[in-house]
Amino acid sequence: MHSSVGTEGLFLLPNADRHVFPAMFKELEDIQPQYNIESFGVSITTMEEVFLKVNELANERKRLEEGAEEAMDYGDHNREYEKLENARTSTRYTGAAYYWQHTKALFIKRGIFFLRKWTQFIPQLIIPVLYMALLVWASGQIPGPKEQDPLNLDMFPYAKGEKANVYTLSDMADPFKKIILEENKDLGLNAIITSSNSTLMMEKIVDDTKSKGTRHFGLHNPVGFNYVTQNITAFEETANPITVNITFLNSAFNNFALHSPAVSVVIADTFLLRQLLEREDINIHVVNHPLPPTNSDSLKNKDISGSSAFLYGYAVIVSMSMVVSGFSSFLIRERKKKSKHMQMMAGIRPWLYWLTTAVWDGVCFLIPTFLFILVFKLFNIKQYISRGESIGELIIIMLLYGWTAIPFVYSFSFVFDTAPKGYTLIVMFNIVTGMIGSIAVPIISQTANDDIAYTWEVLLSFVFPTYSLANCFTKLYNNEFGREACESVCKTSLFASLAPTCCGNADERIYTDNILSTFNKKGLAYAIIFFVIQGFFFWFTTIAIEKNWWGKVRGMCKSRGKKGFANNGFSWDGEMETNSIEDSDVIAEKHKMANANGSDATVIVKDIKKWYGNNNAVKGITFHVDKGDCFGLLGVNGAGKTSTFQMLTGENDVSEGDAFISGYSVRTNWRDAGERIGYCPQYDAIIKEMSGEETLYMFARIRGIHENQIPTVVNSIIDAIGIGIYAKRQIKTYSGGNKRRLSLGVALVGMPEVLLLDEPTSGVDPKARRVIWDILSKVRELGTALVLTSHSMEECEALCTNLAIMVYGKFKCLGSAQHIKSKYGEGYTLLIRVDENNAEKVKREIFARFPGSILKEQHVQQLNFELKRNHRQTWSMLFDELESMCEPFNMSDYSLSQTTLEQVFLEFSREAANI
Ligand SMILES: Nc1ncnc2c1ncn2[C@@H]1O[C@H](COP(=O)(O)OP(=O)(O)OP(=O)(O)O)[C@@H](O)[C@H]1O
Repeated sequence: MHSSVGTEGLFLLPNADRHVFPAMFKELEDIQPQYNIESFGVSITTMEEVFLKVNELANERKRLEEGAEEAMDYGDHNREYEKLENARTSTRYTGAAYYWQHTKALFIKRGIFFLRKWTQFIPQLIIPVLYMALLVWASGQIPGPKEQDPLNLDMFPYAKGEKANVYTLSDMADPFKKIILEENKDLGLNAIITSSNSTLMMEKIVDDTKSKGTRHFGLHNPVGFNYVTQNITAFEETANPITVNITFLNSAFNNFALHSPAVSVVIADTFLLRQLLEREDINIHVVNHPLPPTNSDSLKNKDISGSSAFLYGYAVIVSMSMVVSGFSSFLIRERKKKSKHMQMMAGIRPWLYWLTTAVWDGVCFLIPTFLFILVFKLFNIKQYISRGESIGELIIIMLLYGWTAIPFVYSFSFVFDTAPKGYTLIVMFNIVTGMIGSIAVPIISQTANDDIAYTWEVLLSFVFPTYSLANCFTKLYNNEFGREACESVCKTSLFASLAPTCCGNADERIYTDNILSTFNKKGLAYAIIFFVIQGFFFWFTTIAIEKNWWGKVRGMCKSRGKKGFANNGFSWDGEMETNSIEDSDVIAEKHKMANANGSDATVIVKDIKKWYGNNNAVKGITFHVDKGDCFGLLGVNGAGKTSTFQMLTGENDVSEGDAFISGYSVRTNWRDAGERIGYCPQYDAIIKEMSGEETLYMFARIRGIHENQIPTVVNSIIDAIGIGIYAKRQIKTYSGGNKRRLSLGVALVGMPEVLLLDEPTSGVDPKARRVIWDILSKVRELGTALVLTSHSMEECEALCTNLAIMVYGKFKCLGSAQHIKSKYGEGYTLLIRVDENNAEKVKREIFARFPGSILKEQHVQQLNFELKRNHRQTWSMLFDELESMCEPFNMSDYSLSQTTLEQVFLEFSREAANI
């Protein structure tokens, strides 16, 4: 006996004993009613089986030559399959411990990925910091305004081109000349223009002014001196007035000459000191320092602070965009690879998945955040780090940006199918939206006015978080710049009263003390509120997409519409429902399941339908699978197999009908249903940076298996699926066959009640395929209900107790493989080897003995006939006829087999194609 599947047994008959086949089949036909044998048939050993046999013999030799390790992969696994029993656990974590296991599994997964794929984090965590450092350094290289040299207050400016003059009385001329020339040695003093008394001197000045012109006179005649004697009347304590004669030294200056008052006073003071002290060596040197900045300096200064603030804003846009966009990569990969769905199916709750993701990404976000502050500290950007408050404000702004930008990236990540594309486009979106505002708002402010610019600033901050962040950085910088500049001004009470923009009240000042809570142009209160709102909004969006709320609402609306339409006898896509007569077994199954309770079988699928827009991919199929049975869904590409699976696994909504897994509806109680399913999807839904063992550990934790039992469970699965020597290697090094085995292993963790296998052996070599079949047979024996889809008839024959052929979303037939072959098989295939001389005679004889036969092919020595099926003709009669022809017609060899499942399948497909 070669194998047995459900109610079918497969026996290998030796070709050498072909002569006893008639008698053997006769006996079998005789005892058929007695032993309740429904049907039996004959097929020929396939080339694949021959290949496997040869391979097995070769490996036997290899095993002997190379030792045990390689043999593990190729050898017999029977003993190992027994260990699958250990993959089942009786107790599981519940409550908080269950969720803690999930949390642990999710964090370990992220940690492993981080360590193995650390290069991916360079553009996310390192380059942004280096970029920020480079721009901060560059901003420090912009030359600042230079302090002006002290300005000597002397006569030089007035002796340019034309020599200067000094007006004074004749008797004072010499001392003044001496003082002026001592102090200004190279001065080309033209003359001391003297006069004998003050009145005459004043007249001369007036005349000279008139003749030379006010401006010209003013630039070369800055100062003048004379004595004035006056009688001053004063009152003593007794109130008797006394008159005193006082001489004043008049120090005159020309107000066209800017420095003249100081120059005049200093010359006069020197004169008086020399007179009083009777010394000639006293000089007073006066300078003006510090000078107020020149207009060009003021402009330069404004540029510097403006361009630095812009540079930091720009740097933060690019750096932060790179940081947050990186969070999309892992999510896109995990979702697209279906690994996320597998984790959800195994028990991970969406809220926990997103919470752990956010915590992990949040911690990753903190790294560059604090490194940015370190960069500001290293390059001594005082505006950000000189006060504790400003560091605090900077941190609050960045954290709030994280709160907004991380869920924003999560929502956006659903749009993309590949991680590099997603990362690049999200980075670009963030940079472009950040830059648009940063460039546009200052332009609007210059071309229109500040109020319009502010309105745009608020609007753009509301829509684009990255612009808002850059704006916060710029404002924070300018605010601190203003505060610093004003600090020295306001120290002096004289200036304080003159500079309300620095020292006035909160409305007058150019800066604010509480930038985070100020609601006007100077503050960031709006930005803070927007960050909070945006954060909530993007979290809501993420959850809505995750839960497919929008799809559900649309689905509800559509299914209502479809039901109304379908009542008219038309399908939704406008086609008439085909009136092809349904197979009796399919109808019987529908009737049987119509009144079945959800828990009457392990899997019950009741008239389930799937619509993709107007495309009705699954048109109402019904079947059930009992414990320890295997149900196969056979169908060509696009028949609706995967759609059916996706509805059972919760990956896609059920449009109509329902399905029950161990009594739990996949429509209303998917979580409980999903936890009872082990799913092996069509594509390997695994994270290739993890090892096979790590992957199995992760799923064991997700299934809630007790920590101390996990090693036993995982090791037994590793042994059973035969990846022992690869278990600790990264999955990306695995061959296709080993990846499929691992996917199967993942589905087996905890030995769920139902195993859904979507083309479990696609792309696998014949040997690995047999290994997978063996595992599945063992799993079935252990009581798990299996549902599998396949393109391989052989696979279904080998594994399935029942199968259905699905065409365009409908079942064409249903039952065991032998039942379907017997019911739909049109005839037999007969291959005969003869020598060339007898070929014509044999042909004639076959046509005579088996009327209606067709010669399908003829090669040199081989004839290929299709014999028409005749219900009166039994297997024993057929073999009898053929055996009797062997000798007379010199037939060296022949083989007879019934119609294969493949032929039945092709017939259904052909029929469907002709509809
Ligand atoms: N997400 C989708 N949106 C729209 N149409 C879809 C979607 N998924 C599948 N379809 C369509 O539904 C039909 C059934 O597809 P499905 O993938 O279920 O078939 P299948 O039998 O599993 O094919 P295969 O063997 O190639 O996996 C096809 O016409 C397919 O184009």
